[in-house]
Amino acid sequence: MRLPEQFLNKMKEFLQDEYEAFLASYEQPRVQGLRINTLKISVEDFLKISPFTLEPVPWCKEGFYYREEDRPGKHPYYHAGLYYIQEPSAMIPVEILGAQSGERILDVCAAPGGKTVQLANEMKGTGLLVSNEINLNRVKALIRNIELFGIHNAIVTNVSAEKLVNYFEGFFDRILVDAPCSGEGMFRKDEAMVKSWEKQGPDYYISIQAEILSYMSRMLKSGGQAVYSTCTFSREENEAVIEDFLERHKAFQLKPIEHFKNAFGITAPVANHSDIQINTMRLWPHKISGEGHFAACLEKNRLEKEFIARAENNQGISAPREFIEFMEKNLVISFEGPYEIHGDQLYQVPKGVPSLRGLKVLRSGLLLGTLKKNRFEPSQAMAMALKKQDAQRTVDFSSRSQEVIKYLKGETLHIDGEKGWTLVCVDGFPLGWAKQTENLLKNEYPAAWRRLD
Ligand SMILES: C[S@@+](CC[C@H](N)C(=O)[O-])C[C@H]1O[C@@H](n2cnc3c(N)ncnc32)[C@H](O)[C@@H]1O
Repeated sequence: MRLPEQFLNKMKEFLQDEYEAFLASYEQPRVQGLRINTLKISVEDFLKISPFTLEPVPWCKEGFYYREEDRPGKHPYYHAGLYYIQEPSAMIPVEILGAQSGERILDVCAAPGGKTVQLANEMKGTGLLVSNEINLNRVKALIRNIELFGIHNAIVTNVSAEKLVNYFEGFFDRILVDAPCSGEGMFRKDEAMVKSWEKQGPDYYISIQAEILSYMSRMLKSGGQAVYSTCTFSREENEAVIEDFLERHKAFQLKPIEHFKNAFGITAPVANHSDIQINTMRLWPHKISGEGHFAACLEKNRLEKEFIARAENNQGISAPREFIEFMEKNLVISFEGPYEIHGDQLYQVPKGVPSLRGLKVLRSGLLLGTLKKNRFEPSQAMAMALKKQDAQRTVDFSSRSQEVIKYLKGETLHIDGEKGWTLVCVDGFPLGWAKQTENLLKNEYPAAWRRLD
């Protein structure tokens, strides 16, 4: 594989004795991982039904290596949101952040959403998750993943970190800054990254990384924690960014990443600052089974006085009549408020959100559906947030059946059943909606989600 000469020279100087082993790792095939979505199924239960050959990822108990020929991205369980396909070393930043139930968490650079989904898993459907992505194209994948994985406590914003500060000063318990970077750890996974590095290498990203971190410092509450992570190897984008941040932000210190230290080896052989060398983490592709990552955990001192954004006691609107009728006719549970309407779209809003007036918000929580003239149409996001037993009418296909593939391709199925909205499932896990008529199951699977092959 062709690697930029400038990159190789820098790595040689950086890694010294380890350089040859590092270089040899590029001759190895890339490793593939998936992480089980515990909002839908426990690790134990997934392992009982898993059609794949899986090996555990040592630093993430929900994470597993899979074999390329298993192609889990094509399996109906992927469409049921049972797992996220994620490069194994990318699973580490969220593990380090240690999100807890009920907390307020910000994912500043969130698309396509691997770490947002992992954060939502750790929060167990409680608290408030704000997932932000500056790039409008990338934010679409983020929204799709939030919906596919059945997350209902996330707000999705599409702004720069700077804009967020106006709304969330001192607000968050934890913040993840999975920063844009030169992507040196992506070369084996995606050769296009080599070209992109040649166009925009480490120097391009340093000021962006420093800027995002400095906005993070204002949004974290006192005593809160943040993780800074990249998938690149350059010291300038990792240890040096942290060193510069700590010099400018005296209220912060590095929190040692204790529990991974002995098991996986932290190596930053040439950091200038010994504290940074000891207390940050590097996963190297020649030492672990993964493409490589850097992570640092930053803790904000407890300050005596601090501005804290107030969570609004958002009463929202009362449930629209059409929505109440929909729930009575089609569900055995009810979605509690607060609700909000944006255009004709009805949302269930997480509790404890401050006023976001003027902010570009693309999802204000769980999109329940659309209010049409005198009726309510449920969303795909609602289907994915339900359990099979929550719906009055269901059709459950086996993951090995032809029907499930037909449904995922958007085809109408010839099936008799009770008239009305029907939740289509695979082996008991919801995939989406259909409308049953006397002998037809009319497909309501969104065109943008359909399987094409
Ligand atoms: C490493 S990727 C994030 C990956 C994501 N955390 C995940 O696990 O799927 C970095 C993201 O930061 C976004 N980004 C770039 N510049 C930014 C900025 N100034 N503020 C916020 N996000 C930015 C990029 O568009 C990109 O989607």
